[in-house]
Amino acid sequence: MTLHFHKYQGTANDFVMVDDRARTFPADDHALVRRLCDRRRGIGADGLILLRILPGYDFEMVYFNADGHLGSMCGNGGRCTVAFARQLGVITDKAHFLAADGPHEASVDADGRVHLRMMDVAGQQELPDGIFLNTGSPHIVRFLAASTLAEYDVYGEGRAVRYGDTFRERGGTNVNFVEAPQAADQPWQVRTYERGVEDETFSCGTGVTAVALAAARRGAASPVPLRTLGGDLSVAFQRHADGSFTDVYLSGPAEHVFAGSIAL
Ligand SMILES: N[C@H](CCC[C@H](N)C(=O)O)C(=O)O
Repeated sequence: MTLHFHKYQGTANDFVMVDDRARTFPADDHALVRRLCDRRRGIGADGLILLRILPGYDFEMVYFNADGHLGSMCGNGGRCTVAFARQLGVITDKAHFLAADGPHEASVDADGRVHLRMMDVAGQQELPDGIFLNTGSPHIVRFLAASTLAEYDVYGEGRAVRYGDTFRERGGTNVNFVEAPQAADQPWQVRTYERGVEDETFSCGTGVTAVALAAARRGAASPVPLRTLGGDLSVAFQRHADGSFTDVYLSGPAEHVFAGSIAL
Protein backbone atom coordinates (compact mmCIF):
# COMPACT_ATOMS: atom_id res chain seq x y z
CA MET A 1 0.00 0.00 0.00
CA THR A 2 1.17 3.53 -0.78
CA LEU A 3 0.33 6.30 1.65
CA HIS A 4 -0.18 9.78 0.27
CA PHE A 5 0.52 12.44 2.84
CA HIS A 6 0.99 16.15 3.29
CA LYS A 7 3.49 17.83 5.55
CA TYR A 8 2.33 20.88 7.53
CA GLN A 9 3.94 23.09 10.12
CA GLY A 10 2.66 25.72 12.53
CA THR A 11 5.45 27.80 14.12
CA ALA A 12 7.77 24.85 13.30
CA ASN A 13 5.72 22.27 15.20
CA ASP A 14 5.45 19.86 12.27
CA PHE A 15 2.97 17.18 11.30
CA VAL A 16 2.38 14.43 8.78
CA MET A 17 -1.19 15.03 7.65
CA VAL A 18 -3.26 12.22 6.14
CA ASP A 19 -6.61 12.50 4.37
CA ASP A 20 -8.32 9.48 5.96
CA ARG A 21 -11.84 10.18 4.77
CA ALA A 22 -11.80 6.68 3.22
CA ARG A 23 -10.75 5.20 6.62
CA THR A 24 -7.92 3.12 5.19
CA PHE A 25 -5.08 4.25 7.48
CA PRO A 26 -3.98 1.48 9.91
CA ALA A 27 -4.38 3.65 13.03
CA ASP A 28 -3.63 0.80 15.47
CA ASP A 29 -0.17 0.31 14.02
CA HIS A 30 1.85 2.38 16.52
CA ALA A 31 5.18 1.24 15.05
CA LEU A 32 4.11 2.52 11.63
CA VAL A 33 3.11 5.95 13.00
CA ARG A 34 6.40 6.11 14.90
CA ARG A 35 8.35 5.23 11.74
CA LEU A 36 6.52 7.83 9.63
CA CYS A 37 7.38 10.50 12.24
CA ASP A 38 11.02 9.34 12.53
CA ARG A 39 13.32 12.07 11.16
CA ARG A 40 15.90 9.56 9.92
CA ARG A 41 13.89 6.50 8.90
CA GLY A 42 10.65 8.17 7.87
CA ILE A 43 9.09 11.47 6.79
CA GLY A 44 9.90 13.23 10.04
CA ALA A 45 7.43 15.10 12.26
CA ASP A 46 6.44 15.88 15.85
CA GLY A 47 3.14 14.08 15.24
CA LEU A 48 0.78 12.52 12.70
CA ILE A 49 -2.81 13.64 12.15
CA LEU A 50 -5.69 11.90 10.41
CA LEU A 51 -8.52 13.97 8.98
CA ARG A 52 -11.70 11.91 9.08
CA ILE A 53 -15.36 12.45 8.28
CA LEU A 54 -17.66 12.62 11.30
CA PRO A 55 -21.44 13.21 11.18
CA GLY A 56 -22.42 16.48 12.87
CA TYR A 57 -18.99 18.03 12.30
CA ASP A 58 -16.97 19.28 9.33
CA PHE A 59 -14.33 16.68 10.21
CA GLU A 60 -12.61 14.82 13.02
CA MET A 61 -8.94 15.36 13.91
CA VAL A 62 -7.14 12.25 15.18
CA TYR A 63 -3.73 13.16 16.58
CA PHE A 64 -0.81 10.83 17.31
CA ASN A 65 2.37 11.88 19.04
CA ALA A 66 5.70 11.02 17.37
CA ASP A 67 5.97 8.00 19.70
CA GLY A 68 3.10 6.43 17.72
CA HIS A 69 0.43 6.69 20.41
CA LEU A 70 -2.82 8.60 20.33
CA GLY A 71 -2.30 11.98 21.95
CA SER A 72 -4.56 14.47 23.67
CA MET A 73 -5.31 17.86 22.05
CA CYS A 74 -2.68 19.50 19.88
CA GLY A 75 -3.11 23.24 19.31
CA ASN A 76 -0.61 23.74 16.50
CA GLY A 77 -1.82 20.50 14.89
CA GLY A 78 -5.40 21.73 15.19
CA ARG A 79 -4.57 24.86 13.25
CA CYS A 80 -2.73 22.80 10.62
CA THR A 81 -5.70 20.42 10.31
CA VAL A 82 -8.02 23.36 9.67
CA ALA A 83 -5.67 24.60 6.92
CA PHE A 84 -5.53 21.07 5.49
CA ALA A 85 -9.34 20.77 5.51
CA ARG A 86 -9.46 24.03 3.58
CA GLN A 87 -6.90 22.77 1.07
CA LEU A 88 -9.02 19.61 0.57
CA GLY A 89 -12.19 21.67 0.09
CA VAL A 90 -13.79 20.11 3.20
CA ILE A 91 -14.35 23.64 4.60
CA THR A 92 -14.05 27.19 3.25
CA ASP A 93 -12.98 29.59 5.99
CA LYS A 94 -14.78 28.33 9.07
CA ALA A 95 -14.62 24.96 10.77
CA HIS A 96 -16.46 23.00 13.45
CA PHE A 97 -14.55 19.84 14.27
CA LEU A 98 -14.03 17.23 16.93
CA ALA A 99 -10.65 16.52 18.57
CA ALA A 100 -9.58 14.38 21.54
CA ASP A 101 -10.71 16.99 24.08
CA GLY A 102 -14.07 17.78 22.46
CA PRO A 103 -15.54 20.14 19.85
CA HIS A 104 -13.60 23.09 18.43
CA GLU A 105 -14.41 26.05 16.22
CA ALA A 106 -11.91 27.78 14.00
CA SER A 107 -11.63 30.36 11.26
CA VAL A 108 -8.99 31.20 8.67
CA ASP A 109 -8.34 34.90 8.02
CA ALA A 110 -7.22 36.67 4.82
CA ASP A 111 -3.55 36.16 5.76
CA GLY A 112 -4.05 32.41 6.20
CA ARG A 113 -3.69 32.65 9.98
CA VAL A 114 -5.89 30.19 11.82
CA HIS A 115 -7.84 31.23 14.93
CA LEU A 116 -8.67 28.12 16.92
CA ARG A 117 -11.04 28.02 19.85
CA MET A 118 -9.57 25.93 22.64
CA MET A 119 -11.52 24.24 25.41
CA ASP A 120 -12.65 26.23 28.45
CA VAL A 121 -10.19 25.98 31.34
CA ALA A 122 -11.64 25.65 34.85
CA GLY A 123 -8.58 26.74 36.81
CA GLN A 124 -4.92 26.27 37.57
CA GLN A 125 -3.12 24.49 40.36
CA GLU A 126 0.06 25.54 42.15
CA LEU A 127 2.27 22.45 42.36
CA PRO A 128 5.89 22.17 43.53
CA ASP A 129 6.88 21.65 39.86
CA GLY A 130 5.11 24.82 38.67
CA ILE A 131 1.59 25.88 37.70
CA PHE A 132 -0.48 23.00 36.30
CA LEU A 133 -3.23 23.54 33.73
CA ASN A 134 -5.11 21.35 31.29
CA THR A 135 -5.70 23.16 28.00
CA GLY A 136 -6.69 19.96 26.16
CA SER A 137 -3.31 18.51 27.08
CA PRO A 138 -1.67 18.63 30.52
CA HIS A 139 0.91 21.36 31.05
CA ILE A 140 3.25 22.57 33.76
CA VAL A 141 4.21 26.25 33.44
CA ARG A 142 7.37 27.38 35.16
CA PHE A 143 8.38 31.06 35.18
CA LEU A 144 12.14 31.67 35.05
CA ALA A 145 14.29 34.64 36.02
CA ALA A 146 15.05 37.26 33.36
CA SER A 147 17.58 36.34 30.66
CA THR A 148 17.85 32.67 31.64
CA LEU A 149 15.60 30.96 29.07
CA ALA A 150 18.03 30.92 26.12
CA GLU A 151 20.61 28.85 28.03
CA TYR A 152 18.10 26.81 30.05
CA ASP A 153 18.31 22.99 30.06
CA VAL A 154 14.76 22.46 28.76
CA TYR A 155 15.42 18.81 27.91
CA GLY A 156 16.93 17.85 31.27
CA GLU A 157 14.59 19.86 33.50
CA GLY A 158 11.56 18.97 31.36
CA ARG A 159 12.30 15.26 31.64
CA ALA A 160 12.79 15.54 35.40
CA VAL A 161 9.25 16.93 35.78
CA ARG A 162 7.65 14.69 33.13
CA TYR A 163 9.05 11.51 34.73
CA GLY A 164 9.04 12.82 38.32
CA ASP A 165 6.90 11.49 41.18
CA THR A 166 3.98 13.89 40.66
CA PHE A 167 3.28 12.95 37.06
CA ARG A 168 4.41 9.32 36.91
CA GLU A 169 0.95 8.24 38.13
CA ARG A 170 -0.92 10.79 36.01
CA GLY A 171 0.43 9.77 32.59
CA GLY A 172 3.02 12.51 32.37
CA THR A 173 2.83 16.13 31.39
CA ASN A 174 4.24 18.65 28.95
CA VAL A 175 6.55 21.21 30.58
CA ASN A 176 6.84 24.88 29.58
CA PHE A 177 9.60 27.27 30.65
CA VAL A 178 8.78 30.95 30.41
CA GLU A 179 10.49 34.30 30.52
CA ALA A 180 8.26 37.33 31.14
CA PRO A 181 8.61 40.34 28.81
CA GLN A 182 10.79 43.27 29.89
CA ALA A 183 8.42 45.80 28.25
CA ALA A 184 4.64 45.79 27.89
CA ASP A 185 4.55 45.32 24.10
CA GLN A 186 7.04 42.40 24.09
CA PRO A 187 6.05 38.72 23.87
CA TRP A 188 6.29 36.12 26.63
CA GLN A 189 9.07 33.75 25.58
CA VAL A 190 8.35 30.04 25.85
CA ARG A 191 10.30 26.80 25.39
CA THR A 192 8.50 23.47 25.78
CA TYR A 193 9.46 19.87 26.57
CA GLU A 194 6.77 17.74 24.92
CA ARG A 195 5.41 14.48 26.23
CA GLY A 196 5.02 11.93 23.45
CA VAL A 197 7.81 13.53 21.44
CA GLU A 198 10.03 13.24 24.55
CA ASP A 199 12.12 16.17 23.52
CA GLU A 200 11.96 19.93 23.23
CA THR A 201 9.85 20.94 20.22
CA PHE A 202 10.04 24.31 18.47
CA SER A 203 6.53 25.27 19.56
CA CYS A 204 3.52 23.85 21.38
CA GLY A 205 0.04 25.35 20.92
CA THR A 206 -1.67 23.92 24.00
CA GLY A 207 1.55 24.89 25.83
CA VAL A 208 1.52 28.57 24.90
CA THR A 209 -2.21 28.57 25.72
CA ALA A 210 -1.37 27.30 29.22
CA VAL A 211 1.39 29.91 29.52
CA ALA A 212 -0.97 32.74 28.49
CA LEU A 213 -3.57 31.71 31.09
CA ALA A 214 -0.91 31.39 33.80
CA ALA A 215 0.47 34.79 32.73
CA ALA A 216 -3.04 36.28 33.03
CA ARG A 217 -2.86 35.53 36.72
CA ARG A 218 0.35 37.58 36.79
CA GLY A 219 -1.34 40.53 35.13
CA ALA A 220 -1.05 39.79 31.39
CA ALA A 221 -4.01 41.13 29.42
CA SER A 222 -5.77 39.36 26.54
CA PRO A 223 -4.56 38.89 23.82
CA VAL A 224 -1.21 37.66 25.13
CA PRO A 225 1.66 37.65 22.58
CA LEU A 226 3.99 34.64 22.87
CA ARG A 227 7.29 33.80 21.18
CA THR A 228 8.46 30.21 20.66
CA LEU A 229 11.65 28.98 18.97
CA GLY A 230 9.50 28.47 15.85
CA GLY A 231 7.68 31.79 15.75
CA ASP A 232 4.98 33.97 17.27
CA LEU A 233 1.53 33.01 18.51
CA SER A 234 -1.22 34.88 20.28
CA VAL A 235 -3.79 33.74 22.84
CA ALA A 236 -7.03 35.62 23.61
CA PHE A 237 -9.48 34.74 26.39
CA GLN A 238 -12.20 35.84 28.77
CA ARG A 239 -11.14 35.59 32.40
CA HIS A 240 -13.76 35.10 35.10
CA ALA A 241 -13.80 36.00 38.80
CA ASP A 242 -13.76 32.31 39.81
CA GLY A 243 -10.41 31.82 38.05
CA SER A 244 -11.86 30.08 35.01
CA PHE A 245 -11.30 31.00 31.37
CA THR A 246 -13.70 30.81 28.42
CA ASP A 247 -13.53 31.96 24.78
CA VAL A 248 -9.88 30.90 24.62
CA TYR A 249 -8.47 31.41 21.11
CA LEU A 250 -5.06 30.35 19.84
CA SER A 251 -4.01 32.28 16.73
CA GLY A 252 -1.09 31.74 14.41
CA PRO A 253 0.18 30.47 11.08
CA ALA A 254 -0.40 27.02 9.60
CA GLU A 255 1.58 26.22 6.48
CA HIS A 256 1.65 23.50 3.87
CA VAL A 257 5.25 22.38 3.34
CA PHE A 258 5.05 19.57 0.77
CA ALA A 259 3.09 16.51 -0.33
CA GLY A 260 4.50 13.06 -0.98
CA SER A 261 3.93 9.34 -0.94
CA ILE A 262 5.61 6.52 0.93
CA ALA A 263 5.31 2.74 0.66
CA LEU A 264 3.87 1.15 3.80
N1 LIG B 1 2.37 20.11 20.15
C1 LIG B 1 1.03 20.03 20.66
C2 LIG B 1 0.88 19.44 21.98
C3 LIG B 1 0.65 18.01 21.90
C4 LIG B 1 0.48 17.45 23.27
C5 LIG B 1 1.20 16.19 23.41
N2 LIG B 1 2.63 16.32 23.37
C6 LIG B 1 0.75 15.46 24.65
O1 LIG B 1 0.39 16.04 25.65
O2 LIG B 1 0.74 14.24 24.60
C7 LIG B 1 0.37 21.38 20.61
O3 LIG B 1 0.67 22.18 19.74
O4 LIG B 1 -0.50 21.65 21.42
